[in-house]
Amino acid sequence: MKIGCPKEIKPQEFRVGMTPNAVHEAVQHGHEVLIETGAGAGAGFDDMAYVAAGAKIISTAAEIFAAADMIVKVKEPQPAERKMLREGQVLFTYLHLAPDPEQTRDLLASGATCIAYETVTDRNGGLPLLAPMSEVAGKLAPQVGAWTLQKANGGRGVLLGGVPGVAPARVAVIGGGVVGTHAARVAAGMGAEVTVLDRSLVRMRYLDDIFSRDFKTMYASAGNIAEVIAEADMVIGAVLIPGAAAPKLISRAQLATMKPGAALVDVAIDQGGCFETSKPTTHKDPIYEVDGIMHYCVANMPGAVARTSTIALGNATMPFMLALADKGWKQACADDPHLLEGLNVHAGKLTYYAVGKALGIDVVSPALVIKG
Ligand SMILES: NC(=O)C1=CN([C@@H]2O[C@H](COP(=O)(O)OP(=O)(O)OC[C@H]3O[C@@H](n4cnc5c(N)ncnc54)[C@H](O)[C@@H]3O)[C@@H](O)[C@H]2O)C=CC1
Ligand SMILES: CC(=O)C(=O)O
Ligand SMILES: [Mg+2]
Repeated sequence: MKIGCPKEIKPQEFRVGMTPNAVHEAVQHGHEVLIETGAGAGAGFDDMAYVAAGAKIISTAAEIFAAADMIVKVKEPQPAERKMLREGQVLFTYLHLAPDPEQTRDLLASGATCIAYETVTDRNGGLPLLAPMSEVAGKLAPQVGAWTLQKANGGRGVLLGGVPGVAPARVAVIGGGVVGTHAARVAAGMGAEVTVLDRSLVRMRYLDDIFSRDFKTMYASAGNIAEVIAEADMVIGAVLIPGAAAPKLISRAQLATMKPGAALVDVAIDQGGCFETSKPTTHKDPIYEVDGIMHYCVANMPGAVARTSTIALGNATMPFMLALADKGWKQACADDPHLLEGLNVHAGKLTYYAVGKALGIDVVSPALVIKG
């Protein structure tokens, strides 16, 4: 199979879909890999590293999209990339379709087979292709939130860990999954007083067993959220219902109950955001203010640490990328129900229920699609 990896074109996105190690393995499996010139530069991989791994360097994305049987990327395809997709081609990348009707419409129109990293599952109920980027974004969240809290950035002017004689900041983390746990650990490590709110009692039992010395847990009822955010200097949004639009857990009216200059870091923004006032921002212009509350809502946070993130993502995607290339998407998905969970779009049909529900579009069962 011909596997194509174009340079990412989302603003300030420096990750790349394939590492030289991934290329090497794909070539060992008998595949041809086409890498756009400069695709890995932002992550510290130059063209020569890809050539040494066995790739062909191609000068434009258009040539890659025209030639490849499968496109491997990081971010959801941008409008110019969507125009280059075609029927029969496989797209393997993050999609986040539930909050994105335009992208969904274009992918359906393309006729391509689109497998979303963020909905591939594992046997423990986890999301193995989302987890590495959630680990990164979770660890970054208190760091960017601490920066947002600085006075010159519009924040409260509060130091996360306090100093002797001055109490530390209070951080609330809503959603105690991969993002939330990593965020809570780092915020606690920086000296903040941290509370994690979740709706899963099983998850909170686990967190309490392991981390009870570092942070508290609380059930994420509307009443508890209201109580905690009124006292918080920083709130990190980290909830997820896989594939679905994020539930809105803090309303605009509630901002008035918060401390002026408090920071909201909405990591869940790629699924539409879990605060009513969230809207996607970029690394270049990451924060904005609503009713005196600072918002940080960058939808590709791991792009800020592109090298770490590219390697971590590449480790996770490699076995799935190889299965898709070796067997073809249909057989690979038939053999692995967890990979089949990643199928969001095929030949003009939506195949993921939570996306269909969010966007009001009919869905065809993925199990039927692979039989057809
Ligand atoms: N902005 C960015 O750059 C990035 C964003 N993300 C996003 O971060 C979000 C979280 O991802 P993960 O931690 O991997 O998900 P996860 O599935 O590991 O954790 C989500 C947690 O949210 C909890 N939850 C669901 N509904 C809730 C509610 N109403 N109230 C409280 N808790 C609730 C679940 O019980 C679960 O523990 C996702 O939207 C993901 O796409 C991930 C990586 C990068
Ligand atoms: C998960 C995701 O959207 C990202 O890593 O950018
Ligand atoms: Mg994202």
